[in-house]
Amino acid sequence: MNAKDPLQQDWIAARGTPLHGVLDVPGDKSVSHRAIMLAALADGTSQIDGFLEGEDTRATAAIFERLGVKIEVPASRTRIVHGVGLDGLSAPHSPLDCGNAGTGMRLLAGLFAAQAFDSVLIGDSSLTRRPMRRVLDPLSRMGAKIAAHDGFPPLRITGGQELQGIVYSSEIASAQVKSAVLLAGLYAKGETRVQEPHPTRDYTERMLQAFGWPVEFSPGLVRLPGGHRLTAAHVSVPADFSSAAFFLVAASLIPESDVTLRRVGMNPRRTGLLRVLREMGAQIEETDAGEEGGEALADLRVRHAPLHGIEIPRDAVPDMIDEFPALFVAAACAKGATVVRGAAELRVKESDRIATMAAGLRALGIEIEEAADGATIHGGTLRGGSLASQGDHRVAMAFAIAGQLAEDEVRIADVANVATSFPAFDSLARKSGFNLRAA
Ligand SMILES: O=C(O)C1=C[C@@H](OP(=O)(O)O)[C@@H](O)[C@H](O)C1
Ligand SMILES: C=C(OP(=O)(O)O)C(=O)O
Repeated sequence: MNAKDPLQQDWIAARGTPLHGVLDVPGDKSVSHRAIMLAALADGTSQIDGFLEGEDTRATAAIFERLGVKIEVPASRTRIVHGVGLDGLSAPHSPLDCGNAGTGMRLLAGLFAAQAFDSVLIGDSSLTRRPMRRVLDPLSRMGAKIAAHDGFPPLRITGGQELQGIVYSSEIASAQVKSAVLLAGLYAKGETRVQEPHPTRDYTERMLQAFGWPVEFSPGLVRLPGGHRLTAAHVSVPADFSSAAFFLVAASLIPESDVTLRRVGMNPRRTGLLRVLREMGAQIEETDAGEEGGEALADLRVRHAPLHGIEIPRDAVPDMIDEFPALFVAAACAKGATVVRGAAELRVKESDRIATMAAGLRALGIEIEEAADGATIHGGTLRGGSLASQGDHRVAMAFAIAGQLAEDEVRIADVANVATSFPAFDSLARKSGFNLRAA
């Protein structure tokens, strides 16, 4: 039943040269998923520029093609989406494969809960272990009928339900939960309201507005009225801060490095790592700040600087939730201890990122104490070794950085999933000075 997992592929990472260059990292994953979804449901033809050519976002596009949406690819990173309107999707004849993408599955659960047809959402072995109750609970309160395996995928969605708007106070700070509820709210009677314990990325809200839906929002609060339509729009996807993050950390750590990352998305709900790295002593300059399609952008110039351990402010955690694998490597190379708490969500990502990072760093000689909601990482000297990424794209890329600083080669197992979010990471990393090769 589960979608196929990629074939095993390993990397060997070793000391390279100082990092240099002006780098373009690929388009934002969160924005790319949402752009396909809203464009598919809009009236008219939308263009998406800067689309992430990653496996996660391509899986979302392929699902809409299966449902009858015509999507043209005039050039790499561009999509022309012929929207079918809110009620124009056709019924699928077999399960819809979200691949490795939690974002894909959770947002689509909200969207498909409101369709006239039944659907089944499946994913790979990692996604099949991701908790879905967080979206199933609010969606069932709206009137959705979704069956799962004890709260885990596959999700069997029974269509034809009349949904009601709700007021939902989410216990976890999750943009995926918020977005699932809002996307169901597009079809619900009355107003849908979501309140968050800490504000999370607001791309769904911003993009709904860009597609003409009169949504009102402020940090931590969204009100979405029912009964409107989406109108085609032009979406410019910024470079993904989470992909840029690997170079921010690597160039900070590797002596004599000087790297500029171009046109990076600077949504404040994404840039927590910037704040934290600066507190640790990093030298990162924002130049050429601007805006495109309503999203803040900047070029980021990062130069090597010695880092010291800090206590990560709890209020920065949701703003850097995908950056912890890279942060753990920065902490391992910093002077003193770095303390992470309030980050229990890391345990339910593509892997248990606290356990996976702790095991890998220990294999490289770093002292690290795990807590239920974080870890204390003692900076030290990285030695070589072999470690598992558990098929987690961000863990694999974080350990590729560790290899640049270790005394001996680092072998990283199971890296094929890097293609889900950052397909050309290895070649861009090599171009900048990494020593990284397929094993
Ligand atoms: O909404 C999104 O696009 C995402 C939200 C975050 O997940 P949570 O909502 O589970 O925090 C993040 O980890 C994920 O990579 C992308
Ligand atoms: C958690 C992530 O993504 P998703 O939830 O979409 O699988 C990620 O990209 O780090």
